[in-house]
Amino acid sequence: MPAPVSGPRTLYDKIWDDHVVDVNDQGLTLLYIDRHLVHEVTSPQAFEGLRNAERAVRRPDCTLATVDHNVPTHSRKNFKAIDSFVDEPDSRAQCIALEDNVKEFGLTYFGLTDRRQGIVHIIGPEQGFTLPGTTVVCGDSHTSTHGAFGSLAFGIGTSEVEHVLATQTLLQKKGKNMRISVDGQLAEGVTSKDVILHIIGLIGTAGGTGCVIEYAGSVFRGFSMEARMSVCNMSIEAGARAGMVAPDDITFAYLKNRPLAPKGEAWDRAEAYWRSLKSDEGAKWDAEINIKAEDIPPTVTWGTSPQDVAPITGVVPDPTIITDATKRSSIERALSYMGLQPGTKMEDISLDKVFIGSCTNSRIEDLRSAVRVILAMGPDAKVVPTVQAMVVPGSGLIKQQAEVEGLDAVFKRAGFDWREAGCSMCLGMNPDQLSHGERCASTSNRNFEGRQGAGGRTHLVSPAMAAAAAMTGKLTDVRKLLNADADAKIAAGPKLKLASAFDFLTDPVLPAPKPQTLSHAQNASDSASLPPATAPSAVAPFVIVKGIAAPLHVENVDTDKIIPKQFLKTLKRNGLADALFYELRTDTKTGKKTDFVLNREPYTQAKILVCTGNNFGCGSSREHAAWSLNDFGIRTVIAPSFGEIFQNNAMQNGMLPVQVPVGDAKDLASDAEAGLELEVDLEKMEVRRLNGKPPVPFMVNPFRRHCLLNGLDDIALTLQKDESIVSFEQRRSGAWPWLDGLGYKGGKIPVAPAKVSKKMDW
Ligand SMILES: CC(C)[C@H](C(=O)O)[C@@H](O)C(=O)O
Ligand code: SF4
Repeated sequence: MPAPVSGPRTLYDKIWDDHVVDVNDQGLTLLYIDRHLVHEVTSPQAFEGLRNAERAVRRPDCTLATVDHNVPTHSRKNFKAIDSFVDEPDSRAQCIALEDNVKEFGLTYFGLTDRRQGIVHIIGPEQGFTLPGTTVVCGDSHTSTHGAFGSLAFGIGTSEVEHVLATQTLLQKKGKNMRISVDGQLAEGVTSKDVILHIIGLIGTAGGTGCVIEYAGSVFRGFSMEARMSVCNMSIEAGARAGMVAPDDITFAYLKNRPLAPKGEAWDRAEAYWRSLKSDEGAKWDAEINIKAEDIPPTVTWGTSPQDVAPITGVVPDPTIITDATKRSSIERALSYMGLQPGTKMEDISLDKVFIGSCTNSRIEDLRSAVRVILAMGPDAKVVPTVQAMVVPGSGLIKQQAEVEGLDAVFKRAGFDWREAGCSMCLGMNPDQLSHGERCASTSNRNFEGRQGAGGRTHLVSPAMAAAAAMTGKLTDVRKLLNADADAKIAAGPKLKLASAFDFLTDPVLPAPKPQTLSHAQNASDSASLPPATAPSAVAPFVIVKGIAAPLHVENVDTDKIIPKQFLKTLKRNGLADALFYELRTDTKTGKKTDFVLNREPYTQAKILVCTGNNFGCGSSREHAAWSLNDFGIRTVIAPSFGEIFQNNAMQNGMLPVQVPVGDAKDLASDAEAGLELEVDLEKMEVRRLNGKPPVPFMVNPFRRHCLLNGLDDIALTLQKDESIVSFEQRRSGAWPWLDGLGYKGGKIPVAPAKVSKKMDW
């Protein structure tokens, strides 16, 4: 059992220690969760689980829900109900399911008639729901965003969403401490987005695996909250589940007077506590990276992983100089998908679309920085005719603020499409998508294959670089546009009014509504109603799995690749076998099956997947990745390393991720290639081979092993700790009373009819 850190502690150590409800003998901690954000994609199956077990939501006052991924971003002028507004049936069903669930379980919800609706990671901070020193979770990998406030914030899968709804806790293993410091002076035109892209390029998408990153140094200390959020947001792209910045005066100024931030005497108490939230001098770091600000150029991506970065002044890389075969073939595949030739100058890459939006870059400062670039090009500058450009503010409130400031007018006059809040083209679960072969400069966070639409090609950029790209039609070094004449041109442009976010944060804060169903209104902490620890679980025990193993030689297999976005719209946990690796198994142009390994005999019968590349299951928190592997018949994946959320999701579904050294993975993959069966034995913790070679040993956390061997249900086990949870809650109410009992009320959103000059068809 890990002892609490004694002596100097990091910020992560402190927040962790402050939230321990219980530690089991096998080293897993039951961690209390202060804030739970919910959206429509990863919650339906969790609510269904609660319903089936007749469980309530334990802390509706600590839970906030919104719709964002599926919502169309066209005008809501004629909005009456989701039913008639969302055309696509599966998207509609998911939005309606959330609306039904929030009523049934009595949760606060920002729907499409509420001007506070927006991307889940925008609205939490905006309302002051996200606070320093808290633990924050959401069924979404970019929950790392909230770490900008000095909170411990991380993404979880749907089973864990259910766990938090039912118990307000999570069973967690403590991660490592990593510090990334950036010191010095950033050059003009270099923004927080360039900083985080540069960091990911340096450490790779697996660089932060198993770690919580603290961002330190003068650059982050000088950043606004918006900029810190953009950085922490992409910690997941660096492999870390969470990133954080110590709270300071900038944090407190952002939060003070937000609707859900503490007020009066509670604020003073809170601030005094928050000021203690910094890493102590002499605290131990498991990994440290130091970067000079002056070394960071405006940075863009060329490939299909966020680590595929180049300075805007650079060229597309040449794979032939890479010696490692798996890495070389990953680059070759990326270049062929992106339709790029080695040696092409980044600035020579022409675009079809530009997207300014997403939880990384759709805040007021992002919009202001894009507008600055447009104005720097003079009064008549327009988006080039061959490019379609869209701006999607992160929330209704940001949209309103931008309109008062006059930013929308600049965008519209230049030819940008000005939309309503939502995830939009960040992942194309809604109508905003790239068509096959279209190339986009995007301020979002993922450039995976098919991310913005099947066959679409994404280059990740900052908002300023996106604006520059829209105006020139190519990836462009924004520094050329922010030249000596820029300030004069900006000054001569329309008078922009700088507004304060506080002018728009005026909606009343009321308690969360009462649940509609009687059984859900029961006190969730009533221990008389607890099921026994051995309550039958939907999960089958995992003891030994023997069978065909399919080899896969790919690095960074992200969950978008395992199951693309269009299959996330289900309300069920099954029926996803055909969706597994859909875009690798199906020619998206002809609809025919490809020769991908899982389409070939004998691998159509595979029970085991052996991946030789690192970081299997990185990226999104979609539990659908585990469900689709399971539905296909694959019960265990062997790989050198895993994305953490995927690893948890797999085990929640009775599947076993087996971590072995690269050499062993390669050896086992050669058995698989020869068509030899493998035998994965969890009891003995070894992979047995049929070719007479010795078995390959592996390690699994003893608690997880016990649960898998016995098919135990985490929630039932946690509910047995109810006394500890109740006593933690009593201590919490005493120490941090501002975390209890807040709520909200929805209202009508005043929507200005959007007139666009160009007919946009996304
Ligand atoms: C839908 C959700 C599971 C997913 C995530 O976890 O990140 C999405 O937000 C994404 O960006 O891919
Ligand atoms: S990454 Fe994109 S899809 Fe995921 S929450 Fe953020 S905006 Fe939405």
